[in-house]
Amino acid sequence: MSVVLEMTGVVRVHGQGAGEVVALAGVSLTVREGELVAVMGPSGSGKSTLLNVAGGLDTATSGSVQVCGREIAWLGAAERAEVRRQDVGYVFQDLNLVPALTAAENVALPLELDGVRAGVARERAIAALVLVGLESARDRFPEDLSGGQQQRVAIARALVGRRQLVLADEPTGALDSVTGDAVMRLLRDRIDAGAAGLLVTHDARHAAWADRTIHLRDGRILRSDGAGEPADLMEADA
Ligand SMILES: Nc1ncnc2c1ncn2[C@@H]1O[C@H](COP(=O)(O)OP(=O)(O)OP(=O)(O)O)[C@@H](O)[C@H]1O
Repeated sequence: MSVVLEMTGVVRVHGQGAGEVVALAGVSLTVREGELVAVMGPSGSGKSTLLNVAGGLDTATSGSVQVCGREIAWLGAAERAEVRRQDVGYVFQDLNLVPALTAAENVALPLELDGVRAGVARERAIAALVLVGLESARDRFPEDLSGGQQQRVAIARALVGRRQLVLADEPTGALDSVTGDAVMRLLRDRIDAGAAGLLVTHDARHAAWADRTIHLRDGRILRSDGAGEPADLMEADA
């Protein structure tokens, strides 16, 4: 299975001087096609920073981050944005749906930004909405959808196209357990179809959908459970 995400010795320091915070203190992690890795750890341990750096929304202070074989740390802002759009799908805590766009338009947006013609983008967006069981809501605006429906629109947007890397930060949020399980099923299906994923969660039941779990503490991987990947190292202790 090919490697989709390869992080090596990644350090991320926020702020400067007295206000400096080391959010990631040397994280190495390999995620392959077909693999979903759960990321757990207390508040402030670096989970969101890990996701943001993995997906090129934030840059590492040092270390290497490769997505589909491309070193994103070395890319300029425009090329990094291209990798984000083409290869990375995100599902965040705050769903970031655009209120003025319908469900289908929200899902089509990353494709259109990437130059896919509007008609084709809409077709693919609707196909993704069918997958999440929301075809009938395609022309509705976010404010007319329930929380669970909005979550599924966000998932459809993350999974549309051929994204190789799916990054999910508490994707089930405040959903009831039935809807939450449906969202996890969708994520798992997408991974099984050949993507790689990182899933930040506080919920051990959701982590159970992953192939392995890494535990972060103070910006380091404390331990990795499940089908062990020897490359998930604690840099400081290695
Ligand atoms: N933009 C920023 N500027 C300064 N410090 C930051 C910034 N982003 C994160 N931090 C700090 O980096 C550390 C790691 O934060 P991060 O959000 O990655 O943790 P987390 O594990 O996702 O926490 P939570 O579970 O509460 O979301 C924290 O100490 C946080 O305060």
